[in-house]
Amino acid sequence: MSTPKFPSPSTPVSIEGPLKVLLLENIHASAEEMLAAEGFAVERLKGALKPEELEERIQGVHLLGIRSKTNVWEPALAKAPNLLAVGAFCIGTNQVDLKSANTHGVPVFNAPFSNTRSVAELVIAEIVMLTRQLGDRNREVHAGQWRKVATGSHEVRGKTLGIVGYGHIGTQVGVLAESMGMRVLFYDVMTKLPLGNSRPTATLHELLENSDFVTLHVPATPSTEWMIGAAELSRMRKGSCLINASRGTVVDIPALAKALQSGHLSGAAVDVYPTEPETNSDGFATELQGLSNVILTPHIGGSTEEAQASIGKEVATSLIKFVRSGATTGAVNFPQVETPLIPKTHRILNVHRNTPGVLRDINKIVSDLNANIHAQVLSTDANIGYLVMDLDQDVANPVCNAIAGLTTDIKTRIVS
Ligand SMILES: NC(=O)c1ccc[n+]([C@@H]2O[C@H](COP(=O)([O-])OP(=O)(O)OC[C@H]3O[C@@H](n4cnc5c(N)ncnc54)[C@H](O)[C@@H]3O)[C@@H](O)[C@H]2O)c1
Ligand SMILES: O=C(O)[C@H](O)COP(=O)(O)O
Repeated sequence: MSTPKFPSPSTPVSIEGPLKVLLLENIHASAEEMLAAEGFAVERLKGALKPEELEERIQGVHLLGIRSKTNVWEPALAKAPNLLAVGAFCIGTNQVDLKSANTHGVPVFNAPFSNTRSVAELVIAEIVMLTRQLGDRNREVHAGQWRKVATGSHEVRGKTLGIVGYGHIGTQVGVLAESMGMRVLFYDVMTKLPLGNSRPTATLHELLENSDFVTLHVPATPSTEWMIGAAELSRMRKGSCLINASRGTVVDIPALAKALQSGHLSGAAVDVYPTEPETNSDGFATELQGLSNVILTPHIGGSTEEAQASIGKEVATSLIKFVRSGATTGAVNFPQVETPLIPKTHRILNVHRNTPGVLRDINKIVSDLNANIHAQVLSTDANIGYLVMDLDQDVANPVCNAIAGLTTDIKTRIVS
């Protein structure tokens, strides 16, 4: 395992004037409204930023909001000593170097369910579209061509849907599919409660061999990278269809194109790609373009007004709670602490290297300054400790400055 990279601060986080918030990728206005109502200075940009642009723009930013396109890696984090938190206004957090964010003392919050239903509904629509070849018929009639055919078109009732990744989205898809009379199989690396009449398969291959439609709902991780390649596609039933609204790294696109061209698969719906444009004005190319019965969408699985408004509020709420009280509940890369603010106390938040003796050093600082600790909560993970400490007397500034001077310090700030 690589040695974690820690920053070496000697001063507390600098917050002069209103907190600076940078929201990228057209994050819903609901987030801007909530953050601005807190008195924060919010800048909202439409597109994603390339890594080098982010390194430039992140300097001085306290809260960064992104969606799935902005990569937040170590070089950007290293240039943002005042960054308090990152809000991923989506489900996936694979675009953030979570370990680096952790060792820089930056919690990353996401919205784990706000667009779940939107993705599930898109997948259900695509199952019907693929089995009725609606994309092709629609294109033909628009072009003045009347091709009334039944061959290759089927009802979904009684067909088998195989769900790979039976988490939030996968289970929703399964419930909706059963309501249309489909049989549901699922494959997951974790043991999951089967909803309705769905059944788990022991292996991925068992699922692929027994499904008329296969839909992917796994996260982007090393275990899912290219998990559907030529070998897996060849195990799928002849004439079956593949749907990928998970991440572009899960499916080998050239292999999928071959399986479609050979007629082994009768159709596919793809929402996510290994490389996606950063803005709506950039061009896009994939080997799948022009193939019959292939639905291509521009990563819109979670793009409904309902989902985006709800994500905006959910992630903005997490960011505000973290700023105001230090609550890290729901952060995907951080020790979890949430403790109510106590009136007339002064709260210090400290992230430090998880080595023995840090709490002793911090408590010595407090005691040397004759301060009284009203409450102290520490939570740790392999690399860092996160300490929330409420002091009785107004000695927060000198305590905070002294803690930031410890060699083990990563990030320290006063909340109230
Ligand atoms: N297209 C879109 O717009 C869109 C929208 C939302 C989410 N997503 C993607 O969908 C993914 C799934 O979302 P979710 O909310 O259902 O996540 P989730 O964490 O609730 O479910 C993921 C499931 O995959 C399983 N899994 C992990 N690795 C696996 C493997 N190697 N083989 C089989 N199963 C495995 C997990 O155990 C879990 O049950 C997200 O990570 C995101 O990348 C895409
Ligand atoms: O992870 C997600 O929630 C989806 O991929 C949606 O990403 P987006 O917010 O960039 O549309």
